[in-house]
Amino acid sequence: MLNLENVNTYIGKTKIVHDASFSIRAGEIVGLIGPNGAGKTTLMKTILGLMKFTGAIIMDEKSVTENNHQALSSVGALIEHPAIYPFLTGHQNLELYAREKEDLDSIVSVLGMNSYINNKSKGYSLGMKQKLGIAIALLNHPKLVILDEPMNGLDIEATIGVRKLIKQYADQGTAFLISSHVLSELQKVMTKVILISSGKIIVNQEIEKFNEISRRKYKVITENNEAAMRILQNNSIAYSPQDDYLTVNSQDIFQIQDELFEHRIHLEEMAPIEANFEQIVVNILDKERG
Ligand SMILES: Nc1ncnc2c1ncn2[C@@H]1O[C@H](COP(=O)(O)OP(=O)(O)OP(=O)(O)O)[C@@H](O)[C@H]1O
Repeated sequence: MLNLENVNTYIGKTKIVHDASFSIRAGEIVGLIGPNGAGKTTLMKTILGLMKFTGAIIMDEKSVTENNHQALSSVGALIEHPAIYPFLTGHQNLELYAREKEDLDSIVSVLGMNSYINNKSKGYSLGMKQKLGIAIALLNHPKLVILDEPMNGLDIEATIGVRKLIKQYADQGTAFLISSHVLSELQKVMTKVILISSGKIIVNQEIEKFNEISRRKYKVITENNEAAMRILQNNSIAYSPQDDYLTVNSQDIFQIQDELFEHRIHLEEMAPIEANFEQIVVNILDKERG
């Protein structure tokens, strides 16, 4: 559905996005994560034809260019501040874009906007404006929805409502590209992760594959960890000593058991360490920065 091939984005003469290539298929929910200034917003704006870029962006077999946005007719987006007319009510703002009344009413209802949807939007709070922006992005059942930090300013109920809508739309085939710093929130919905750092995509993986990384380390406790470390060292097996245990790589666990057995050192515990999502992201970024 969406294909990026070797996309480079420039602001002035500075290259911000470096050689980005990836694709998004119908129904996928892609989490775009990365540190501040990594290039997430710039990448999203590039897909929307709002930046100077080289390479190819193809949406539904049509090319997106800076001057031709026709390919984007089935794309909804919320980037930075929602584009809202302050002297119109929320409902009137939505009516400007909506093709079906039922679609509009259902989004307003799931997002819990009924009590203020007929008030002028200039009086809306940050979260109310954000919800209106999300509602605009979701109108008319787009094929792709791009959301930059959608949960900004949303309360718990609204966050749950947005999550529900995202899943519901994805089940019906809408694809999502969502950036967020709230990883725990993204984790609840995303099916794929794209990790960007200094404008470069360093991870582009299905969420199941990505989660496997968390099971690549094992915790080992023996009756004599000092002696165990000497044995591992002598056999060139990688380990890292912690307070009262060692961490080792999962591919070495059988060799480690054999060596310890041979040297008559009893194993007290050997179990996979479940790293959390945040920790994995931090580790990958640390490694990338050398
Ligand atoms: N208008 C601009 N002029 C010059 N440089 C810019 C401009 N907008 C963004 N940049 C630079 O582009 C880089 C990427 O910025 P971008 O806003 O895309 O990052 P981001 O990943 O969305 O960050 P954040 O998580 O903080 O929102 C940064 O180094 C930023 O300084």
